[in-house]
Amino acid sequence: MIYALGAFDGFHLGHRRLLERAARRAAEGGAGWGVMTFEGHPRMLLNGGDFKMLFSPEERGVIARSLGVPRMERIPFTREFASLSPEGFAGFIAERYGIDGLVVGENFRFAKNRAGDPRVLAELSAERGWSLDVMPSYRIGGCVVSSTETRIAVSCGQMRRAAELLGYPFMISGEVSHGDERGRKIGFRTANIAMRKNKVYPPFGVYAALVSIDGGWLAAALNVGDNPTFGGDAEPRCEAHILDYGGALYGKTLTLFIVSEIRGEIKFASAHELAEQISHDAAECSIACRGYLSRNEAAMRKFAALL
Ligand SMILES: Cc1cc2nc3c(=O)[nH]c(=O)nc-3n(C[C@H](O)[C@H](O)[C@H](O)COP(=O)(O)O)c2cc1C
Ligand SMILES: Nc1ncnc2c1ncn2[C@@H]1O[C@H](COP(=O)(O)OP(=O)(O)OP(=O)(O)O)[C@@H](O)[C@H]1O
Repeated sequence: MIYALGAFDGFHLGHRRLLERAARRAAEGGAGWGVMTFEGHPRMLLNGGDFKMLFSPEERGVIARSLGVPRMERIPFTREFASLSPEGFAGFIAERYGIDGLVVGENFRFAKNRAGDPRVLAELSAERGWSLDVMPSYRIGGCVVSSTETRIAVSCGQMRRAAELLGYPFMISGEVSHGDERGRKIGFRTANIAMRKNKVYPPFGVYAALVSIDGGWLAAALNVGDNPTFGGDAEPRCEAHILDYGGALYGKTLTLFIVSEIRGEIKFASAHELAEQISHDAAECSIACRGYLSRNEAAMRKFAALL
């Protein structure tokens, strides 16, 4: 097996170069390929648990499948694993997986205190008869694409930038729960999704999002926030008003792909003013979603088939 190796929070465009190389190397040698990654981001353990990731394990699984990753090995990132030396790390993976070769990026670091780098990995791979491909850092406009850059873009509300780095829109998925049932009174029903403790979210505000329902894409106007117009004491959440949809969603898993940012969350003087603004938001979101879909139809079709 040829494995692309690393944390892979999100399979951004840089990671995708590794996947392509792993698939090609595997095809050349008649081997299979996959991703070797960790359960829990290394920084989650090393930062004392308050590290926020782009994607939950389930979301990452959907993204991997949409990209055609045939196999994903997840190594639990325990303290014991984190304290291995580079030689210990190689022994650990050699014992558990049938490795023919590895693919990493030039910035890959591993083992205790990040003592291992591609040069060390090349020596360890030679000893074990593994092939090793080290990919140059993929850049957009001079800037190295990374999960860190993507987390910064999302937490600053730069959703078009996040989509540019990822190669697909930032995704939020979760079970639809009951809200205060105020939405229907103001004329805009919303599907509410609770926020997770360990996930990065965009700042409170309104965003255009695509949602896949029954194999097709619908546009949604998504609000991330705590409803300041109604006191701001609601638990912060993601609530999507799905355009042209009247079906029941409670209890179902909804996946939202945020294609662009629209505005910040505002405390309106009345529910009427809020409702007027939401109808403008909905029109803007519809245009943004249709535009994104028309430019990225093939990639989004792969996601729709999995949701
Ligand atoms: C597109 C959209 C934009 C929204 N913008 C705001 C806003 O700027 N300020 C605000 O207080 N609430 C905003 N909301 C949230 C509404 O207050 C909320 O949907 C309504 O109170 C219904 O809540 P419920 O789901 O708990 O019934 C927005 C909701 C949507 C769908
Ligand atoms: N821009 C890139 N181009 C090529 N390879 C990359 C790029 N970014 C990461 N890689 C490689 O992909 C694998 C997974 O890396 P990792 O998930 O740590 O990426 P990252 O985006 O740098 O993450 P973070 O920003 O959280 O440190 C590693 O082998 C890494 O070297």
